[in-house]
Amino acid sequence: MPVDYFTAAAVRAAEAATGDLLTSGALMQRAATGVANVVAAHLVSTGGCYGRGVGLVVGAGDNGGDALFAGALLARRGVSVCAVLLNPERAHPAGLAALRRSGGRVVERLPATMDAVVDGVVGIGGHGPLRESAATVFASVTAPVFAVDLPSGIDADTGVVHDPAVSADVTVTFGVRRNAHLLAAPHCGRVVLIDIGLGDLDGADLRSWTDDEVGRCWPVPGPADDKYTQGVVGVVAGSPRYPGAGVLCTGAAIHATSGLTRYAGSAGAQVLSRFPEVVVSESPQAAGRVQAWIVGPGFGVDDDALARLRTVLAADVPVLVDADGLTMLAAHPELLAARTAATLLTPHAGEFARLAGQPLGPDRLAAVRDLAQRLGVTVLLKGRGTLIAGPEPSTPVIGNDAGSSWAATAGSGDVLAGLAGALLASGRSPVDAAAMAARVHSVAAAIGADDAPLGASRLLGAIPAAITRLRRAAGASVVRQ
Ligand SMILES: NC(=O)C1=CN([C@@H]2O[C@H](COP(=O)(O)OP(=O)(O)OC[C@H]3O[C@@H](n4cnc5c(N)ncnc54)[C@H](OP(=O)(O)O)[C@@H]3O)[C@@H](O)[C@H]2O)[C@@H](O)CC1
Ligand SMILES: Nc1ncnc2c1ncn2[C@@H]1O[C@H](COP(=O)(O)OP(=O)(O)O)[C@@H](O)[C@H]1O
Ligand SMILES: [K+]
Repeated sequence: MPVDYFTAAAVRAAEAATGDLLTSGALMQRAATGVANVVAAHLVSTGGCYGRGVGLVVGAGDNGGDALFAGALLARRGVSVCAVLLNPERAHPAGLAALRRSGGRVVERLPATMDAVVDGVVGIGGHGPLRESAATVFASVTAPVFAVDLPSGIDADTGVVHDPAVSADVTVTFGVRRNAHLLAAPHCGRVVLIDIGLGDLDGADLRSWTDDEVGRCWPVPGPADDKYTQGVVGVVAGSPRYPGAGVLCTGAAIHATSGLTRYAGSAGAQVLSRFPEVVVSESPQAAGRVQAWIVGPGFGVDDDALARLRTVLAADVPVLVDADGLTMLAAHPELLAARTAATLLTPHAGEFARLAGQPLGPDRLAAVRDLAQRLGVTVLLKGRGTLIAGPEPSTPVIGNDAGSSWAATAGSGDVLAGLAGALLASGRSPVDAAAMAARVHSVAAAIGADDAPLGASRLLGAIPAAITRLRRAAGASVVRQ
């Protein structure tokens, strides 16, 4: 099952639909119990609850209410709980009373040594950066931070991380995940989802694939397959100045799927010396049949490159356009008009700005969705968080948080293009191919890096191990060929 993410409005509607559960305060009690249990588990795993110090930073809304009730539960377990009220007159009255009854204290500032700090400043009702009074409290916090619902200062729907904002070690959320948990994943830490009885929700805004789904869908040859039946991919990449892009892109395509990979361009000798199994030609016209093209990495933007881009986009097979191909496409959007098969564009932020005609801006989710709909194509926006939008407005955007930033290295985009293009040739839809490629790319980066910086060549070399890991996550039964 994919993991779904929702907007604050969808969360509020789901909460309202529970009726009595909301109005009786039962939802808040469940949420607070979840927060208390997660903090207590941390205390237990680091020496126990009794006598340990937990600080609450409490805002003016129900997010602060969650923190206060959670503090009351912790105080009853022998934890020394103190709360800074950012807006004392508006602190949740019942929550504050519960904290006081349990022996928790209200303080002006948190003690210097704490075992955990609970961020109950704002949740889905927040807007803009952390205000100064809250920022001052967090500036001196060194203990692990447990955010209630969302790290405060992060927008629930767009994941925009305002400055200042809380950076959490753990985020405890309720019912369903919010968009920000994926879009601002590096600031949320480990996200724990507490069931408060909202049930299953439809209409996700954002979705991510799990490792086992990627592994289950990964194409592998079956008994009746030969080198042609699995989808032949053609790579039109590299130039005399950047031959390496052709090598990396072709290498990733070879490692992604079995079958046959063609290379058409000026770096044929370099490609062959590294990968003798590739079928090389000078141009796409001379390449022979393919089921998908990859065009653009390290390609140049001269007339010859434009002519090749034109040829490839005129073909009636899926095409992935990357890098210099995108720069040329931005100047010649009419090349998309006559497309009959699917198109996948894979821009980084700069290429995205060229295609969109304006800078990416902070709301990456809205931007990628708008561009995909406007151009009628699938767009994969690169970065630590990859976002993939198809042209239909009704489908959720697919997101992938890389989990680390090791892939921020030259040439790693060429590798991504090779992966996604090979999957396109295998018959995966552009959205699925992009989602699967993004995940295997980030797993390969983690494996290849092994806690030290890596270059794109090592990323490429780690692709088989990454695919193995994802397929094993799917279980042995699907590994049958
Ligand atoms: N509904 C339910 O059933 C359940 C809800 N639950 C919980 O309730 C949370 C939502 O509560 P909520 O609606 O009260 O909003 P909330 O996030 O506390 O913030 C609003 C307050 O913050 C303030 N404020 C805004 N921005 C700010 C900033 N940058 N910096 C500082 N302050 C800022 C703003 O004040 P103002 O702008 O008016 O000064 C306003 O008063 C939700 O995230 C979950 O934790 C759970 O118990 C599960 C059941
Ligand atoms: N901070 C980051 N963390 C993880 N992955 C990243 C990060 N920045 C970029 N990436 C990934 O690395 C690749 C970079 O692609 P690109 O910018 O086209 O590089 P190049 O043109 O050098 O190949 C993309 O797959 C992108 O998603
Ligand atoms: K919070």
